[in-house]
Amino acid sequence: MSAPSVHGVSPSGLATLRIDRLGHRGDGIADTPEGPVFVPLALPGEWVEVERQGERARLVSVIEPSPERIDPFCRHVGVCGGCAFQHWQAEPYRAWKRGLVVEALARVGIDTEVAALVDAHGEGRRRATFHARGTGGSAPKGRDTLAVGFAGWRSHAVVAIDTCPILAPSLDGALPAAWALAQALAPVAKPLDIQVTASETGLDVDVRGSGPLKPRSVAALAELAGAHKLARLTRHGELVLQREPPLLTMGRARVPLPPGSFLQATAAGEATLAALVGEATAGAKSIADLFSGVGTFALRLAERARVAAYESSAPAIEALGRAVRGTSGLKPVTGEARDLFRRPLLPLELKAFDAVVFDPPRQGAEAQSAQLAASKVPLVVGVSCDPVTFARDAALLVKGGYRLERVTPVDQFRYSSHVELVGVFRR
Ligand SMILES: C[S@@+](CC[C@H](N)C(=O)[O-])C[C@H]1O[C@@H](n2cnc3c(N)ncnc32)[C@H](O)[C@@H]1O
Repeated sequence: MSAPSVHGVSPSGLATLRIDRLGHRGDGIADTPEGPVFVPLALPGEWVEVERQGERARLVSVIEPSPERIDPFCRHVGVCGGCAFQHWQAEPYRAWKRGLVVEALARVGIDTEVAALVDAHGEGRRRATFHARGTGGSAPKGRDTLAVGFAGWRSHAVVAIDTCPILAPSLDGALPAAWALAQALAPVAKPLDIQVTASETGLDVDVRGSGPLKPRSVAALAELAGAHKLARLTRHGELVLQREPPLLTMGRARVPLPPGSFLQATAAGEATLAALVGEATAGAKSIADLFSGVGTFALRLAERARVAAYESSAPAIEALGRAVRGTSGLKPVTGEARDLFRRPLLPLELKAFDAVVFDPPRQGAEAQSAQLAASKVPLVVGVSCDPVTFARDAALLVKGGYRLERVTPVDQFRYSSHVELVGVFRR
C-alpha cells in the first residue's frame, strides 16, 4: 500500500499518523496540528493506523514500516507492557539510548565524552514483579479465573502470561510459582504484586496486597513453597516461611538478601557497573559508597580499600555487615543507615575520603551533590538509572569545580527505555 501524505481519519474511524520522533519513554510521537500524539510501539518515519484517545493512541497496524522494524521474538508484545523495543533493530535502538544520555547532559550545558552503550542484558533479568488479578477470562487455558503476568500498555489491566523470554534462566519456575501463589491467595477485590528474585539458594518471593494470611493459607503456601522450591516467602517483607536463606555472591562475599531490597536487574548489569566503578576508583585507599544498598560496590571495593557505606535501609546495612563478617581478607568496612536526602554527608565528613561513589534512586542525589560540590574530594563516581536527574546533579558538581571526564551508558534493561550510566568527576 502506498503511504498516505497527510494525517487523517479512515472510514473505520481509525486515524492515520506519520511518526516523527521518539519520546524519552520510547513512544512514537506524531506531531499533528493539534499537538503531539503518543503511539507506543511505533518507529520514526512510519505511517501507522491508530485508535486515538486524546493525545494517546493504540497502534492498530503499520501501513508503511520503518526499514529498522524487525519481528518481536515474544508473542506477548503489543499487549504486555513489559517491553517497548523488541520491534527495533539493535543498532538504532542502541544509538537512541546513548542519545538519551548525551541529550540530558547537553540540556544542562555539559559536553563530555559519552562512550558507546555497554550491553548488560547478559542472561536476562533476575528479578520480576508479576501482578495477579481475578478475571472474567483471557488467561491461559485452565486458569480462567485468574490473570497473572505484567501490566498492559499504560494500563492497570493484567496481561496473563506463562512465559517471558527476557527473564534469566535462574528465574525459570518463577511464573509457575506466581500462578500457584495467586491461585492459593485468590485475589478478588485487590490485585497482588508478586516479586520474585533469583537467589543462589532458590527463588525469593515477596507478596504484596494479599491482606493478613489465615492459618489455612499459610499451610497451603508452605506446601507450595516446597513444590516450587522457593527459598523464602515474605508478605510485605515479613517472613512467612524460609526453606533456605536467600544468598547472592558479590565479589568474594556472600550476601544474605533482605526481602525486597534493591538489586541490579541483571547479573551482567551488576558486574558491568561494579567493574566501571572499580576501574574509576583504582588507587583510592579510602572510599565512601553512598546509597550503597547491600554492598554491591562496597564489598568489591573493600577487597583493596577501606570503605564507608551509607544507605537509608537499615536491613540493607545489616546484610552488608553480615556479608563483611563472613568474608576474610577484606579491608575495614563501616556501614551507617542514614537518609542522604535529609542528612547528606557534609564537606567535613567527606574529608576522610579520596574517592566517593554515589548511586541514588531515580530522584537523584541533589542534596548530596550540593555537599560534594563544596567538598575537596578529588574523585567522585556517579552511578545513575536516570540521565535527567544525573545531569541535574552533575551540573551542581561542575559548578563546584569538578570536571565530568567521561560517561559510560549501560544497557541493563534491554528492550525498555531505561538506561543506566557511570560518570567520573575529578577536581
Ligand atoms: C539505585 S539503588 C543502588 C544500591 C546499590 N548501590 C546497588 O548497586 O545495589 C539506590 C539505593 O538508595 C537507597 N536510598 C533510597 N533513598 C535513600 C535516601 N534518602 N538516603 C539513602 N539511601 C537511599 C535505596 O534503598 C537503594 O538501596
